[in-house]
Amino acid sequence: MSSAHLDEWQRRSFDISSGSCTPEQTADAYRAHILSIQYAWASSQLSQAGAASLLRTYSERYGSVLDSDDPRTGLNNYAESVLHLVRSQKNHSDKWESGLTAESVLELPSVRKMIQARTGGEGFHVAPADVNVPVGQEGRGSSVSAPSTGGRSEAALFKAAAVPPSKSEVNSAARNPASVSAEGTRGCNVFSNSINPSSGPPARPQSLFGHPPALPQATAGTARGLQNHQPALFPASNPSKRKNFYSPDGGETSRGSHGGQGSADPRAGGNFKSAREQFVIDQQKKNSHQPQRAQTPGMGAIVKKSLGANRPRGAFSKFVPPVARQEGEESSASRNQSEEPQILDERLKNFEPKIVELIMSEIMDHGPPVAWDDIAGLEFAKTTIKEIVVWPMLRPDIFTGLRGPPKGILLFGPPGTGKTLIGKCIACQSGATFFSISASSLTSKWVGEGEKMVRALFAIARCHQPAVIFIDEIDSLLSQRTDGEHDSSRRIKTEFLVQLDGAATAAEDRILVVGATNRPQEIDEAARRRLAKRLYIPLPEAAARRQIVTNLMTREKNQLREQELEGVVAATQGFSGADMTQLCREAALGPIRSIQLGDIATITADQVRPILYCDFQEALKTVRPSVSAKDLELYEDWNKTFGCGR
Ligand SMILES: Nc1ncnc2c1ncn2[C@@H]1O[C@H](COP(=O)(O)OP(=O)(O)OP(=O)(O)O)[C@@H](O)[C@H]1O
Ligand SMILES: [Mg+2]
Repeated sequence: MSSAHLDEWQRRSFDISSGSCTPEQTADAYRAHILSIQYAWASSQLSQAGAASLLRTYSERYGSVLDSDDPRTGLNNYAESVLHLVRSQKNHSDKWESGLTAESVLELPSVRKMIQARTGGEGFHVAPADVNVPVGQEGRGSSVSAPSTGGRSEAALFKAAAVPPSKSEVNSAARNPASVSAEGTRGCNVFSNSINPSSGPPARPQSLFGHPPALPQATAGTARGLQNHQPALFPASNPSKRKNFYSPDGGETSRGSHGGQGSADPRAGGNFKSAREQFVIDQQKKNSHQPQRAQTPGMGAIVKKSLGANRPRGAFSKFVPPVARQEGEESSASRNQSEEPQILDERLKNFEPKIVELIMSEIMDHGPPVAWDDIAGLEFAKTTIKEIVVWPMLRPDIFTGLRGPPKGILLFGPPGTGKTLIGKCIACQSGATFFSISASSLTSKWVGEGEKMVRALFAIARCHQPAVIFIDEIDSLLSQRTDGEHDSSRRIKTEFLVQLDGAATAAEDRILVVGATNRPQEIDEAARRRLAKRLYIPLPEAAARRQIVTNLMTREKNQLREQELEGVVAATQGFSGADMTQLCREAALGPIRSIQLGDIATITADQVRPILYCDFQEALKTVRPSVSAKDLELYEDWNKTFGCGR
């Protein structure tokens, strides 16, 4: 406490202990003590525990002065207050007699309510009808209302002092309004008997301030009795501090009218709140506001705003960015459509666009044109293929029923004999849509992609009939299924067989699968059955070799005579078509090799000499047949077993 407060405290303590004070003066001094303690606590100059201890002590002493019926030391306030109330209590009898006794008065609802309010921490207003006193007039209804901090801790803190103020309030409620008015600002003092100018010492200077609404409730009544001492406690030299402390509006509302509107609500007149009180108030506000927000249209639980979460959206629906579309900007849907490949056929809608795009753009063969005449020899194979591929394409009406073309052809034979060349020729000459698929393009995809690719391939081919699906090195795709093989390749194989079998394709579908392999013995027996037309593509015969050389030599400058050509053909027994081509390449390099090294940079193309027989002879020294007799025997045997050739 400040020194000023200590001085005042010491002075009052001396007055009390001297024994020369009247009971009224003693009561006033105790009230001043209590108010000082409250002020010190509110100003954080005193701890809560210390304030509680001091308040309990001085409240008890103060109460003993009030309640004592000894005229020398007490005011006998309680008994008189109760009788006042009893006399003023209305009942329904005509004689205006109260049925209350001193004992039963505590059972009155209003009294119980007041006591409850004291102990419950809630502000309380005594209804005039209950007590039949015009306490509401002149703004004095608050004289019996309990200013409360609303804090439970304060209620517990001052519980010991709860009874005396209640009794005092009863006394105040029973007072004569006239006497209340005569008391002026002191009319709000519930302890009118003790501080009545007529019965006590001269009234002290009136307080300029309303009673502190933030005072602990249990001692609020006692605090009110200390209005007279406030000038001493709060010197006029520091009015702003008091204003700020007790009244949010600068004390204007409470000045000169104790218990006015500003003090009717314990919280209305005071801006002091402990952190705990403020927290509780904030929580209450928050809780009371939340339901209102929920009921507000467009907010809360009724209309829940979301960032598109309530939009119907399936697992495969397109993502719509939550960005406002600019003016003139094309919609995301149309943008996606333009980016994704257009799949015009309904039958392909179940396939992933990327797979369809891959097959359409990458697999479809667009190589250089190959004519039937470019294929030397192989007349039987060419005729058969023309029968199967070209004619049915030209006259599908004739090639029906038993004449219907087979769904699959297998071209097998030694390497370099023109199987792939035949495929290219079919692509160019059949007029059909040609799909050139390497087995690796199907098997090298992600797990699960291979089957999709196979299905998509046949589906697309169905959409582009007539179609030829050429699968080079088909043995790697349709090799015999073993226990140790990977599941994915097995699934691809199965899917291909299903498609090839025609189970997934209708009879009228004009789709031809042409497979080529130089390892026919490795082909799965199920695949072998489905590739019904198995054509042996043998090593080129002499006529075919001659034709290959002739065809190749016609494009080059040469002086190869007929006999010399026969000599080359005779010398290339067992050569494949690829070997023959390689021989011609080597022979073609002969003229270049004959050029002097110094001339190679300056010589013109016309100055290069033509290819001569001697170049072939030189080439034959380095070019050997790639197919051994033993390998050839295997093909021959397989052709005899499974081939369709004569
Ligand atoms: N009958 C043929 N007529 C003309 N050229 C041929 C013939 N056979 C092979 N060739 C030549 O050999 C080259 C290789 O032929 P192709 O690729 O068709 O052999 P392949 O039978 O597919 O061999 P592999 O079984 O190794 O795949 C062709 O580019 C072509 O120049
Ligand atoms: Mg090939």
